[in-house]
Amino acid sequence: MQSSAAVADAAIAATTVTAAKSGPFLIVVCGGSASGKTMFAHLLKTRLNSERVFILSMDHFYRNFTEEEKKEILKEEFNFDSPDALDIDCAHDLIVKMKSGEAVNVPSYSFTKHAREAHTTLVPSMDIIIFEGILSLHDDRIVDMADKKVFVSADEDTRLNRRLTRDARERGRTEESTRAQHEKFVEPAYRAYIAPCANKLGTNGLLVENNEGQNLEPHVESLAKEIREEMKWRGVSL
Ligand SMILES: Nc1ncnc2c1ncn2[C@@H]1O[C@H](COP(=O)(O)OP(=O)(O)O)[C@@H](O)[C@H]1O
Ligand SMILES: O=c1ccn([C@@H]2O[C@H](COP(=O)(O)O)[C@@H](O)[C@H]2O)c(=O)[nH]1
Repeated sequence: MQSSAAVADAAIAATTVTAAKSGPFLIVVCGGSASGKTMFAHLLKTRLNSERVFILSMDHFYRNFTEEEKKEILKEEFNFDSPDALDIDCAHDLIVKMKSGEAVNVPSYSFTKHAREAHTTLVPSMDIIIFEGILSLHDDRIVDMADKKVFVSADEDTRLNRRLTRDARERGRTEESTRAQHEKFVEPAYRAYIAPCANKLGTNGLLVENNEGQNLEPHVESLAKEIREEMKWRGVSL
């Protein structure tokens, strides 16, 4: 039979786990540019079918660039794939607030102007936050806050081909400039900073292969089921 002290310790431990697991559920989705992170995040939001799911894109956290950096951007000599290009502290602080149930103002970034927009978006308290970005698992403070970590993996050719199409259509880029940027900055940064983040998934993380012809839906479906069960346990029905 357990002593009353052991029973009390177990009760305290259970309370601590509950407290740590309460609050909004944070899913962090990492992977190379054009691997399919945004697509994965939107499919998951659709599958969860709740107004209280918010996709927080790391793309909104590019820094304000200095005059010198703006000159480099114009010459296409700026490295947007280095962790230094992003205000990761700002992303971290915002996620801390969202995890504690606060409303936040999310910054906005323009890919065509390569600059922060003047406006921010007010986001109310959410039940589920999906944080997606090339370096979303780079900062260990964010890794530690994640309830679920996902790495979307695609081979280099697939990522480049998807990016060529997307950046021409949505980001005003030419094929030549996208190819040059890929070779000089995107792929080296993928190898140096992004691919190693797959090692941070841990036992409960999800590695999703998303090459040509592969389907994200089965992964999304099983993850949505897992999240629903977890949220039910937290007293939130989706
Ligand atoms: N499995 C897939 N099959 C076909 N196209 C895909 C697939 N996954 C992603 N894409 C397309 O590739 C492009 C890049 O995907 P996206 O989700 O925007 O990448 P990321 O957010 O990782 O940069 C988009 O046009 C998207 O529709
Ligand atoms: O002004 C900019 C800012 C970023 N980029 C590129 O964007 C990708 C990251 O976004 P994904 O949506 O994950 O593709 C990164 O590889 C940067 O190179 C840019 O070209 N211009």
